[in-house]
Amino acid sequence: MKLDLLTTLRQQNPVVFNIANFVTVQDVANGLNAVGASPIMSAEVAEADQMIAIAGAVCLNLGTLTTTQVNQMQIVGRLANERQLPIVFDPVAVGAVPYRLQVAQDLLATIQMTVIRGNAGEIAALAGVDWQAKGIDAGNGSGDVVAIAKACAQKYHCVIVLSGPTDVITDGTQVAKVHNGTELFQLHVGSGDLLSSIVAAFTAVQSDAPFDAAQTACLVLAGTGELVAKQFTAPRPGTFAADLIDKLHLVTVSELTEVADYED
Ligand SMILES: Nc1ncnc2c1ncn2[C@@H]1O[C@H](COP(=O)(O)OP(=O)(O)OP(=O)(O)O)[C@@H](O)[C@H]1O
Ligand SMILES: Cc1ncsc1CCO
Ligand SMILES: [Mg+2]
Repeated sequence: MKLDLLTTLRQQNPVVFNIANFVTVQDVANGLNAVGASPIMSAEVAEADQMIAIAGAVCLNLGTLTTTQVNQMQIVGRLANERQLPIVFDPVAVGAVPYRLQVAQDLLATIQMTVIRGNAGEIAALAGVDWQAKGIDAGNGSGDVVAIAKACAQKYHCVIVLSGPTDVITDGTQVAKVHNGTELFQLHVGSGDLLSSIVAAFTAVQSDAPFDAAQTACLVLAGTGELVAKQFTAPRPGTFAADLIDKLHLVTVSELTEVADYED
């Protein structure tokens, strides 16, 4: 586990270009800023090449897709691949909405993603495994999440982050797990969107090792959330969201080292 990448991230302050969803866009921008990256959002295809020119990584989020936005993703994805810029893909709700699964599969057919980050329902759908996903949530499915994540990584030749109570990170061969977190993440819509963009930020500073970058990103977000939740005597999702932003800015490598609970 390369927690020192957090220090590198804060020194380099990489630009993360997000095609975001309109539900959580501000949380994602503030979360990226707080942790030490430089967020920029764009919905305009005409500036795609100029955005790619200034970005250290790209995050494509399917959350509130439109035909125009999917076309933008195709163009941004192609440009990022040409420049060998890392791309993180968040396939929001592909386990619950077949239209989205088709859109995701079309994007994956033409764009080489660096990392796909989704919950169990989303990663199972991409892997072609049955799972009872529910809307944007993982739902009540059951199965071997490590086997599902590995199958998805092998299918799309990329790193998979399957998030949940335990985050599973795999490149299809190596597997790491991050056990940190808090149930409060599930009460705050957009925790997963933020994780995907933080993964992108870490791939920007470790583009030759996205498996390492993804693990560190998972530990930074889940560990920080756990540190925040420890201060609470009752579940307060609104306060959690605000405190999470504060703590993403303040958290130190040594605090995270102390709380870290992972297998790699
Ligand atoms: N029950 C849980 N216990 C601990 N941590 C959790 C739990 N569920 C999710 N997390 C953490 O929440 C973060 C977001 O993961 P999650 O799987 O909830 O994404 P998601 O379903 O895409 O969320 P969203 O749709 O709200 O963006 C991860 O850091 C994960 O470790
Ligand atoms: C609630 C919701 N609907 C589409 S995207 C989104 C935010 C979680 O990804
Ligand atoms: Mg999600």
